[in-house]
Amino acid sequence: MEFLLFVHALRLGMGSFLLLFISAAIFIFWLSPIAAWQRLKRNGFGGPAPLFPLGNIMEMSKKEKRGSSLGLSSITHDIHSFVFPYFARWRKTYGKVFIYWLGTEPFMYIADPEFLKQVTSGILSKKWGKPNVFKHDRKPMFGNGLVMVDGNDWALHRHIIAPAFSMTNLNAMISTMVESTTKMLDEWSKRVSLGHNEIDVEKDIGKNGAEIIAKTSFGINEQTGKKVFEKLQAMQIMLFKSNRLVGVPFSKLLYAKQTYAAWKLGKEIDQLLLAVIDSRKETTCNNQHDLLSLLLAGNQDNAQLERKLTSRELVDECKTFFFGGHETTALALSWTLLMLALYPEWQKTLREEIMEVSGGAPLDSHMLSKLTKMGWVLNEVLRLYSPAPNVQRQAKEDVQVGDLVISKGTNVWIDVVGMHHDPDLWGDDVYEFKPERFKDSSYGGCKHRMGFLPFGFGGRICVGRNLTAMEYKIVLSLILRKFSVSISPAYSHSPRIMLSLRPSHGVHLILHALEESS
Ligand code: HEM
Repeated sequence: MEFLLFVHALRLGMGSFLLLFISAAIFIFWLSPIAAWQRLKRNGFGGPAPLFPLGNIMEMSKKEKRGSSLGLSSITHDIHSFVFPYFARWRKTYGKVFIYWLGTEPFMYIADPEFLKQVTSGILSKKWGKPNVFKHDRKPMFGNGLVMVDGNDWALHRHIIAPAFSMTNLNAMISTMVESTTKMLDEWSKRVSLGHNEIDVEKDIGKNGAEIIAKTSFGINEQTGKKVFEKLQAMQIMLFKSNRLVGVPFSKLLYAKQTYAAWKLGKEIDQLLLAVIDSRKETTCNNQHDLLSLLLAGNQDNAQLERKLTSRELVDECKTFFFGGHETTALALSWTLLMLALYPEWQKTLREEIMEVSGGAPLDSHMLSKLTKMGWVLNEVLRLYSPAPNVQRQAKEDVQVGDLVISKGTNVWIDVVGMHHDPDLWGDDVYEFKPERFKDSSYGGCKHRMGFLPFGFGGRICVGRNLTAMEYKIVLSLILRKFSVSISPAYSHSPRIMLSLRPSHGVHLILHALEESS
């Protein structure tokens, strides 16, 4: 009898627990987002109607009717509707600021630089941080590195990290960049001399970028660098596969295998990097000039620091440099080579500039600073094919501008590609490759300064942008001194977003060896 009573009580208890759980889930994942949606609508923000708990994800993942790539004859730089078809569609109906939903997470889409300025500038900048939903999702990749931390932690990390990227420190890395790139070019020369002159430059430049960042970030040898690189790449693919339903409650369960694989790879990378850091800490005499040494020194020597970065945080910073540093710069270089193949007049202009500045002598920092036209080309490539296609924020408190209130928790998705391709901001020649637009203006004559954001904005602007400019100029100069490039019939134009903006099928070019003296 007592036993039956016990079973009955247990059933009742479990039933009540289940009821409570279901009610809480309905409240958190359905009623609460609807209330937030109503609040945002009352504030005047339009947007496509969400269907909870998926939000607008179904519409975003709809396949477009048009093909996934363009043949050589139809290459266009008007790529916004190609890479973000849903945003391009919604913009036509709702304008340049609207709300859409990733699962139960509200996102404010912004492609209006003036609006962006008003809601993020001055004192309001402190109210924004990085979206929790992405922090969680990309944890194996960035951990608590600079890209992801907020508030006082971000200030501490940035304070320790920024000095490592000073021009004096970066200049010491030139020889490493030259050495790696020369190795890649020797390989290209060999292939071309054997008649194999069609090369997927994106693939090789990606590898070179990884080698450079491995050496300049933490001075690790090629073997360990290669291991970290391969694991990071595999992790990126796993994360991409498992983040199709960002913001949808419990969606990780659907991708448990990929999520676990990414987590496991993350742990393996952590162990490799931790070993590098520990051995570096034990070395008394350290004359290496990589970013890790500079971080360790900055961490150690600064008595004014509130606290020091832990080994765990240093690992996360190394991963952040590696991921943030190699792919973005390599993509800028790959897109540039494509542009130079399409516009041979610019190839000639840059080659002439390199000869004028260096006369064929080994490159130094002084020469690099004189490669002005190359700087315009970099900016124009970052405008048309921005490797970082969007920037995200989350309101950590209510943000009020006049009568407008953006509620705490609202995420912001700044459509960098959208702004960089907006005829209202750039004029009728917006889709043309015209590096000279940067001749007299660092923001390319855009009608609004915040309309050109390849490296982000405000206090969180990219800490590695000088490193990028240096690597870009070195690698491109060395390539253009040795080869001219033209486009291969095998190339098909298909930019796509996989966290970064990348060419789907590589960048296949035909390389022609130049006379040594040219
Ligand atoms: C073409 C090359 C690059 C592009 C387009 C790029 C783009 C960006 C953008 C858009 C941001 C701002 C993100 C935000 O506000 O949410 C950023 C931040 C950052 N970038 Fe880069 N980046 C490049 C190269 C590099 C390199 C070479 C490194 C380091 C080795 C690096 C490390 C970082 C870090 C650590 C941050 C976080 C800064 C902070 O939050 O304080 N980036 N980058």
